[in-house]
Amino acid sequence: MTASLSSPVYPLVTSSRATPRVLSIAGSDPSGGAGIQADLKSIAAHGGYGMAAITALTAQNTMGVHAVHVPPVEFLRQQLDAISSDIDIDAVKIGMLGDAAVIDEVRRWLEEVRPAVVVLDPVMVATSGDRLLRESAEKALRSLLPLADLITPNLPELAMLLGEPEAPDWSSALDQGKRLAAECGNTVLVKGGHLAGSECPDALVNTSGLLRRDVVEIAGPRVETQNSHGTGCSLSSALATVQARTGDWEASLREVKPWLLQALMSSDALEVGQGSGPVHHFHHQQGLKPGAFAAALWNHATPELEAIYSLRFIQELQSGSLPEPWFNYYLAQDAIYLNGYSRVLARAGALAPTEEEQLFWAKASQQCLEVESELHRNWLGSRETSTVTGPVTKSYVDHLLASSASGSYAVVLAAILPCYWLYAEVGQQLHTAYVDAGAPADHAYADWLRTYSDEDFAEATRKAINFTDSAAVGASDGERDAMVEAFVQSCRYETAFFDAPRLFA
Ligand SMILES: Nc1ncnc2c1ncn2[C@@H]1O[C@H](COP(=O)(O)OP(=O)(O)OP(=O)(O)O)[C@@H](O)[C@H]1O
Ligand SMILES: Cc1ncc(CO)c(N)n1
Repeated sequence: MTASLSSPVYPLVTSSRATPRVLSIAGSDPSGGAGIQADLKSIAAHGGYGMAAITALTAQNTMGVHAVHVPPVEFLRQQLDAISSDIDIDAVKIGMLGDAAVIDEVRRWLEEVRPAVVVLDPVMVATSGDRLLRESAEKALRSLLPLADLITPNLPELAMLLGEPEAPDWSSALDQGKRLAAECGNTVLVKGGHLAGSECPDALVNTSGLLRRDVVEIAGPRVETQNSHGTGCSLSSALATVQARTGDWEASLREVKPWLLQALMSSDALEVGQGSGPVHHFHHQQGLKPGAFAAALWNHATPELEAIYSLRFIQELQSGSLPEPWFNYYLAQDAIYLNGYSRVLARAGALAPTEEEQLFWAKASQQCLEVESELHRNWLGSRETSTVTGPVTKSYVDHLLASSASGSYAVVLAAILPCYWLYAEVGQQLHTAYVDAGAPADHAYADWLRTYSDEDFAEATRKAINFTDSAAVGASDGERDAMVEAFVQSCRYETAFFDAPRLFA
């Protein structure tokens, strides 16, 4: 077989849309956790443009279904035609259908329109146990299965579609999945939501070679929550959306399952209803609370602080027994470091989003140079020191300069912060210990320890923490990860800096 260059038989890149247009054909849940309401949230959460043709109206909440109203089927057809006569549909998700007349109408429409991706969630019974499909319609539903690319039954639905008893365990559920896939000629998602135990696996099953293997299982933990209202709806519409983008069921499930896990884990925060509540579709867009990011950074810093306190340099600086060449090395390297640090503070000023922050960093940059000159004037002039940049000083300054080259204000601040925060913390600790020991005047490093109690520096540190925290609130997930990385590296260099005299003096 030859393929012409202009129209490849097997295109290497499948056509995919950045914002897939996804239609949910399903029932309405006015409490917002299941049905079309869940579908639209789920589609939007995955970057799709959501549309909805309503098959049935339910009166339900998190406790149960009070009533079901199925409007005339002609009106459903009018909704479907209104959409397909105007809009290209990239994927369809089918949920609650109600009765056989609705199923027949949807089948006729599907046969005419032939959407590229069809996910069928064979909704029969709500989480609360109430029926959402007439028993007499079960046969009609079976006839719809071959028109779907993916079927997503839960364990009772899987059994019903096969006319078998419900699978007692996961391996028999997978066998049932294989039988249904073979029968319908499409892919079945076997869902572990109804299993007992601490695991909640899902598996894609296709026996015709479409997948990497006949059964592609994706493991997952079970979340201890009663908030599972609408998990099936949310999962199937998310899969339809992501599939329109990836064209790969396994990749789609690998993207959607961790999202659903987080949505279940964050469900308590919604505080919706007294029964089986909804999942949090937009958990990933929750804004950070003020102070939360700084607190998380501090958790990263605490092991480093412990390491600092256990260093010989710090213990002997505190007791006064520190060898003088070590102290001299430390001071000389500090002067070199401050010169580089000053440049990075100036860069923070250049990137600052407000004038207040710009001024703060510009002043900090200037003060840093003043401290550097003071070190030379008052401390280094009379001591024997080398002006060669040590390896830790070089690496630390290079790390700061690289962070500032990222161009992200948030990342620069995260890299800058440990020098304030850890130094303020260690300085406070050393000064307090010195004062507690009666501030002995014959302590070899008394003059130096006294410099550590500086309220202006403590105040500047508080401001630096707050600016970093605010920058994180407005940052993207990726930028926040880079902030943590930059902060953690700087913390490590702080420790290494105090330990450098032992190694290099
Ligand atoms: N407690 C849980 N912890 C983790 N994942 C879960 C939990 N409950 C359900 N899931 C996941 O949710 C999805 C839906 O599974 P489930 O078997 O509950 O479907 P369903 O019964 O059709 O859902 P619905 O509750 O909407 O009727 C699956 O991916 C399943 O693994
Ligand atoms: C409308 C509707 N569709 C599906 C379900 C299944 O969760 C539900 N409870 N309500």
